[in-house]
Amino acid sequence: MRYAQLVVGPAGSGKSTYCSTMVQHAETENKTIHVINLDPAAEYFDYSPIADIRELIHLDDAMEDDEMRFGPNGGLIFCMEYLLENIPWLKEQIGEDDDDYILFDCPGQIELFTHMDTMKKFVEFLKTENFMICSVFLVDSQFMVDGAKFLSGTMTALSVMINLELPHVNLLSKIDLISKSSKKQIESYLEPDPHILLSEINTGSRWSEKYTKLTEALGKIIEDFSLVRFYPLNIKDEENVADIFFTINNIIQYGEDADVKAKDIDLHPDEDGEDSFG
Ligand SMILES: Nc1nc2c(ncn2[C@@H]2O[C@H](COP(=O)(O)OP(=O)(O)OP(=O)(O)O)[C@@H](O)[C@H]2O)c(=O)[nH]1
Ligand SMILES: [Mg+2]
Repeated sequence: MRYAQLVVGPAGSGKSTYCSTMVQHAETENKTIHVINLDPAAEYFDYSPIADIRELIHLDDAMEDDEMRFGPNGGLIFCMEYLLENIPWLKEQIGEDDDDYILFDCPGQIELFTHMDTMKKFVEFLKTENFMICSVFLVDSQFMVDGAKFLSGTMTALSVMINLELPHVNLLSKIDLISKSSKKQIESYLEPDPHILLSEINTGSRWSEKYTKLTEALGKIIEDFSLVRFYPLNIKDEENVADIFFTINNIIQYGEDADVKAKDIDLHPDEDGEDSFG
């Protein structure tokens, strides 16, 4: 088995920073994780990737092509499709080592994940390569400080989750930038109670009166999919980073083999394991 996190989220939500943070944190636990950059327009990140889509195709290649005449958005989608067509390239970069753990730093164009099937095909490829995968969806907590925005962010998270059909973790990034009072507000959203959200949104304006039913229906969806839960991510809080790493590792069953192996070593062969339940 191999292990992967598909790190997704809107532009600027902190995906690349999250990848660097995880690599550094894993080192403190004596674990090695790798990062692959899948963003053909990436300008800056401070990890050293083991593979980089820009070596295969750069966004500028797609945009500068006289025949195709792509803008940045169409260009990016073209690049991702180009990657799929050239999957042997990636396969070679990834290699075949068992137990490898790779973070895929994805582009921030969210429609690639909410309704297009490009990334879904990519996920299928990873599955055939024996990867246990978790999608990690980041949203900037600064954009989640009122009910309406939270509802919108939640719907995006839900779309990604349903489209990718993967075990899924939502993170509220950049918590270190949030003021104390906003932090309280955000805490009430971490395991969102749709009724509280709705009462917040439904107060006052004529617009909200008109759309009460719609908002209620959305709230019901969120409740029914009680899977929508957010974890705060504070990259400056080592304990918080460790918790998130641990949670995701449990989901993809990383480290479980190691535990089993450790237990298999019988330290007291004479006692015949009788103490196990003592
Ligand atoms: N204070 C703080 N800044 C952060 C955090 N995460 C990201 N940033 C900053 O936010 C900006 C965007 O972060 P990136 O990690 O590049 O975000 P991204 O999602 O990879 O962005 P794109 O690849 O452009 O979609 C950078 O200036 C980061 O330094 C965080 O947890 N705390
Ligand atoms: Mg990035």
